[in-house]
Order: sequence, then structure tokens, then C-alpha cells
Amino acid sequence: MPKVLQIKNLHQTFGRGTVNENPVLRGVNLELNAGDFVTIIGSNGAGKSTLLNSIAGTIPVQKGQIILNDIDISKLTVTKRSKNISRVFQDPKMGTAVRLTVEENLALAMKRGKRRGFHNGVNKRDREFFKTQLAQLNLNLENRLETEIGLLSGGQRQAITLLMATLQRPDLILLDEHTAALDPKTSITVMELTKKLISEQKLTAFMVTHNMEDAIHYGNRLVMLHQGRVALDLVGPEKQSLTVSKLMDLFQKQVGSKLEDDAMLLR
Ligand SMILES: Nc1ncnc2c1ncn2[C@@H]1O[C@H](COP(=O)(O)OP(=O)(O)OP(=O)(O)O)[C@@H](O)[C@H]1O
Repeated sequence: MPKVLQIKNLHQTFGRGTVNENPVLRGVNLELNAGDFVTIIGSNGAGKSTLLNSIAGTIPVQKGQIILNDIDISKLTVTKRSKNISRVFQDPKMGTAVRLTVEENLALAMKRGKRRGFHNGVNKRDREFFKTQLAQLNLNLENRLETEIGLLSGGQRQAITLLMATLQRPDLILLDEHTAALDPKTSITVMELTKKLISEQKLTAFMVTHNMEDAIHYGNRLVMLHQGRVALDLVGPEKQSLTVSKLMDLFQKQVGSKLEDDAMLLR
């Protein structure tokens, strides 16, 4: 199975050499196979976002290596990495240009990783393509191409952000609690859409979530971070048959202490 992502002995310490020194990642090792949809959980401060930031390049790698499709990207800039890695954030405002229309945003997404000119013109062919893409979201957005994206609801925007993140097939998609700011019903719609896009395009995905049920239900693999390391890595049948109580038991066996389930479920 080809490896899409390899994280080797990744260490990240904030405030090094100060009284606030905080070793957040303390030797993370992970390998993602092509098509892996990995959900990541861990209590507050476990280092989930730091891991995603390290992969995306927003935090420079202090020690260790991040390898994407056999290329060491540890020292590449965020922009260079964004050619192959796309990311969806918790805040629906983060992924889109709010003052631009839906079609202008989609046009920008088509240019991900390529040189962007000032001209974001959309021709008839693009428009037809965007319409078909939007229609598959089943949110009646195919007739809102000329609506400013800032006028849409959080859920509609997050659905479009997902579409934008996958329009140019990325080697890896990072989902950073991308449904956490949505109401429960919209969150399910966006999660189902996530699942659909990932499986249709056979994407390799990393999804951070605080929702244990989602972490168990979605994806083929579940990783739990604890004290800066991978405490659990469950895949295949072990992942498929998982329940919240089984997960708690496995954690206790592995780590030797009880999992603070309220710390995982609540923000
Ligand atoms: N840029 C930064 N500078 C200093 N400390 C940071 C920075 N980013 C994160 N931290 C600290 O690193 C630790 C891990 O944070 P991180 O956001 O990676 O955890 P998390 O698992 O995503 O947590 P949460 O579930 O609360 O989002 C926390 O103690 C946080 O305060």
C-alpha cells in the first residue's frame, strides 16, 4: 500500500527555554496509506491542532520529519504545501473570501497551487461545472452562484469550503473540527458530505474532532493522541466494531489511567 503521509518522530515544544516550556508533541509517528480516512481525538491540549499545523506548515517542524508522497516537506512553506494539502477549519469564515461570490470563490479554488492573477473571471464553462458540483451538495446552492459567500449560513459555507478543498484533488485533506461550530443537524449534513467527497475521490484524510461518536462512526481508522504521542491507532475491524465504552477501555489498558470522557466530549 503506497504511503501518502509519513510523520517521523515529530516533536514540537512551545516556549522552549522559558518557564512556560510546553512539549506538546513528543515523538509522534504515524503513516497514512492512500485512502486512509483517519479521525483524531484527544483531550484538550493533547496536540491535535499542533499536529495539523505542523503538517500544513503553519508551525515549523522543530524535530522530526513530515513526508508527503516520498517527499520531505518538513521545511516547505505553507503556500508550497497547499498545492498538495488542503484544509478546512472550524470557522466557516476561514476557508472562503466572504466578499466574493460563490462562483468567484470556486474559481479561486480551481487555481489552488497555481499562480493567481488578479482576474477571477468565470466563464460559461466554469459556471456549468460549478453548477454540477454544487448540485451534488443537495443544498440548493447551484442557483446561488452570484451570491456573496458571506451571506450564506455557516453550514452552506462549510459545504462550499469542503467542495473548494476537493475541487483540485488534494493528496491530503486536513479537517480541523470542521463541523464543531455548526448546529447538530447541519453538522450531520456536512459530515455526510465529507464522507461522500472523501470516498468518491478516494482521498486521504485527517479529521480532528471532539465528537467521539463522529470519530467512531466516520473513517476507517482512529488515532488518539495523549500527552504528545499516539496512544491508540485503531484500524479495520477493530475500528469498525468500536463503541465509546470500548474506546475508554482500550485507552485505560494502553495508558494505565482512566480517560476523562468529559474532557473529550465537552469543549
Ligand atoms: N502558537 C502557540 N504558542 C504557544 N502555545 C501553543 C500554541 N499553540 C498551541 N499551544 C499550546 O499547545 C498545547 C496544545 O494545543 P493544541 O491546540 O495543539 O491542542 P488540541 O489537542 O488541538 O486542543 P483542543 O482540543 O483544546 O483544540 C496547548 O497547551 C496550547 O495552549
